[in-house]
This record gives sequence, structure tokens and C-alpha cells, in this order.
Amino acid sequence: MGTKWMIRNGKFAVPGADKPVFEGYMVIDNDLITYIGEEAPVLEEDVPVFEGNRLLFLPGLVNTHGHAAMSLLRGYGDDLALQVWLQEKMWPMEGKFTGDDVYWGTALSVLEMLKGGTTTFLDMYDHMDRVAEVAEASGIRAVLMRGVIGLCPAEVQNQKLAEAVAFAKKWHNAADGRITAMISPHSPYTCPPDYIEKFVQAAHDLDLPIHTHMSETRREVEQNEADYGLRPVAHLEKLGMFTRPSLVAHAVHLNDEEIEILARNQVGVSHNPGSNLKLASGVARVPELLKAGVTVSLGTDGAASNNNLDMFEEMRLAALIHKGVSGDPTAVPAGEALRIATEYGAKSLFLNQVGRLAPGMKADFIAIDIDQPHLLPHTDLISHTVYSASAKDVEHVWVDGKQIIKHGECLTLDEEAIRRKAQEAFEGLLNR
Ligand SMILES: N[C@@H](CCSC[C@H]1O[C@@H](n2cnc3c(=O)[nH]cnc32)[C@H](O)[C@@H]1O)C(=O)O
Ligand SMILES: [Zn+2]
Repeated sequence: MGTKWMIRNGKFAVPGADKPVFEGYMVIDNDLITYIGEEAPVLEEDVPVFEGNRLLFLPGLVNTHGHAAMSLLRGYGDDLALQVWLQEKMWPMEGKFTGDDVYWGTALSVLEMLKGGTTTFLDMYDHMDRVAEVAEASGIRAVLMRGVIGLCPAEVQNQKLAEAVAFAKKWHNAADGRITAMISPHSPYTCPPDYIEKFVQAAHDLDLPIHTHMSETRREVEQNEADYGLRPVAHLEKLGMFTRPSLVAHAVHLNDEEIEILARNQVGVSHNPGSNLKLASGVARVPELLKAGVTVSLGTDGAASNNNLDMFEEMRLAALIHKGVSGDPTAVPAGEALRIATEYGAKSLFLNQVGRLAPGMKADFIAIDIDQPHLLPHTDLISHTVYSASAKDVEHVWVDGKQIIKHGECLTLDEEAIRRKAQEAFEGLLNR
């Protein structure tokens, strides 16, 4: 059998196109989509055929901010504000995480994400070699970085920076190019200015983009002004961060001038509506960001502040909360929410061959079962994807042309072992 195969009689989603859903064919050759259209493709040889009826094919979902291993702390420390949650609940437990904890927590998250239609995820954490191991073995696409909190003595700071650099060098473009790296100081409130400048320099030296948490809470913004005389956006701009391609997570508390600075510097924003609501951080100004031309994408953040990694839920939240807050029912319509979760996500992660179903793009796509009560009748399948579907509707997942989820089951990871080991890891943390 060759490397080429074809899907027929499927429905395909191309949000943003004149005809956003059509019925037809898609040809995959190795890791690439080589044809998609309503007409049958003209092929020189017979190729294996996959029957696509009752399925809607979508680009794989792109989760642009998270901490996968934090799934071990799902439900541990709910209903708290960010600073209390971080300082009193998360950091003491995370301080006990071993490489194995990170491995099993990440495996649990990657399993959840793949089964829920996420084909690319960003991860900012510690023990990143173990995260990369999971990404490599699972077949998912991953943008990985050693996140660094700099509230520590200079020697420890230097060591963490060296780890971040070594990780990026080792893993950028690894696993057939499925893994890429970024450089990531955790935030302006956990990294002193001179330390952030070192990360900017490292990103220049390695020619890599930067990712950080920014302006998540009102308190953070006020504290930044008190400490440095600037709001976080101007502060990071002054430290040179935006001289690198950048992606900031949250960006909830922005004024008009800050939106303008982000737009001018082409800084992407990873919008995390579930986490922002749960930690009572606020609601990001997504309609204004989009209007200003900022690339907005979607992230779940860690499972301990969400509390799941369902990107369908995140899409629905993004489509709903901005209507509610603005009083404008046209804010973030379904097609735009789907592009935010796919095309704009890929753009935010600097993956120019990901995020759309089109010839020449990587074959990262999913199929949802649309023959179900909550997805009928077939009035508008883009609307159903955003307003009615959930992770549980994902039937099949392919990344880089390889099938990873088949009828809801993972072909690459040992699900039963992961479920058991994750539970054991959490119990081990409680007892250490
Ligand atoms: N332990 C590392 C830093 C890990 S980066 C990832 C950190 O982000 C934290 N985190 C998770 N969600 C959020 C959020 O919403 N805002 C800020 N930090 C978060 C998380 O608890 C974790 O400590 C070091 O050695 O410096
Ligand atoms: Zn985060």
C-alpha cells in the first residue's frame, strides 16, 4: 500500500470560506493534505478509501496555553483567586513533583486532549524532557518550553535559564518536526526585569519566539505599576520582549493603548476563558483585540484551573461570554470562534502549515460524529460545532497524517496504565 489515501462522502469544515461546510473528498499523502474539494480527485492509482459519511471533518483544535502535568491537581484547590490558589495550593504541591509525576500528569492530559480533538498543544512547565517524551510517543503536535519562575537566588535563576536554553536546543524541530520550542519566563510578576531581559536575549540567540503570562488579574496590573511604574504591556515592551515574535497568555486587563501596542508589535493573545472565569480574573477584551487585528487563540490553561481540557467547551465559552458582556449578539460568531481555535491558534504558535484543511497543509484533522441527537438536524454544522458539540463527539483524530484516535480509542498510548499511574501519582504527592 502506498502512502496516499482518500476520504469520500465526508462533510468538511472550512470556516471563513464562502461555503464553510461542503460535502466531498480529501486526499492525504503521508503527512500532508494534497487535495480537498467537492469534485472527486483525479488520481493515477487506486488508493485506500475511508468512508466519511455521518462525519464532519475539522482542522484539529490548537490549545495555545497550558500546563499539562497540572491535571494531577484537578479539583485540588477550587474556588480561590489566582494569587492564593498559586501560592497556597499549586506551588507547594508542584514543588514536590518529580519527573515521573510530570510524565504521568502530562500523559493523562495528552490522552484527554487527543480524545477531545486537540491535535496541537502548548506546554509551559518544568521537567520538560518528560513532557517531550510524552509528546513524541503519543504522536500529538506540541510547542514546548521550560517555564521559569525567577523568585529565587541568582545561581538558581542561572540554572533555570540554562535548562530552558538546553531544552529548546534539544527539542526544537524534534519528532519529525512535530515538536517546536519557545522561550518562556513565567510572568512579569514572577521574573525580575533584568532576568526577563536574559530570556529575551536567549530567544534572540536561538531565534525562537517568547511566551509568558501577562495581565491576568487587576491586582497584577496594579502591582506592576507600583513596582515598575508601568503597566505590564509597556513594561514587557521596554524589556524588549516584543522584539521577538511573542504570544502572551490571558491579557485580561488591557486598556486601549495596550491593545494598540500588542497589535502594532503583532503579539498574539492566548485567550483562556474557562480559567479566567474560574479564578475570577475577569473577561478579556476579545472583540476589541480582534477588531484591532490581534491574533487571538484559545487555551485551556492547566486542568487545575479549568477543570478539563475540552477545547469545544473553550470555543463555546469564547463565543458566549463576549456576547453576554458586550450585549452584542454578533460578538465572536461561531465561524470566528472555530477559526480562533484552529487557524489563529496555529498562527499564534508560528506553525504555518497547521490550522486549516487545504492542500499543502499538514494532515492534522479530526472527525466528529454528527449523527447524534444534539447535532441534528444539519442546519449549520459550524454552529453545531461551537454551540452544541463537546469533546465526547470526537470519533477519529489524525496528526501528521497518522491516525491516533480511532472510534474514540487511543492507538498510541496505554490508556489503562495512564489512568492508574496518574491516580497513584496524586496519592503519592499527598503522602510526601
Ligand atoms: N516550577 C517552575 C515553573 C513552572 S511554569 C508553570 C507555572 O505556571 C503556574 N500556573 C498555572 N496556571 C497559571 C495561571 O493562570 N497564571 C499564572 N500561573 C499559572 C503553575 O502553577 C506553574 O507553577 C520553576 O521551576 O520555575
Ligand atoms: Zn498558565
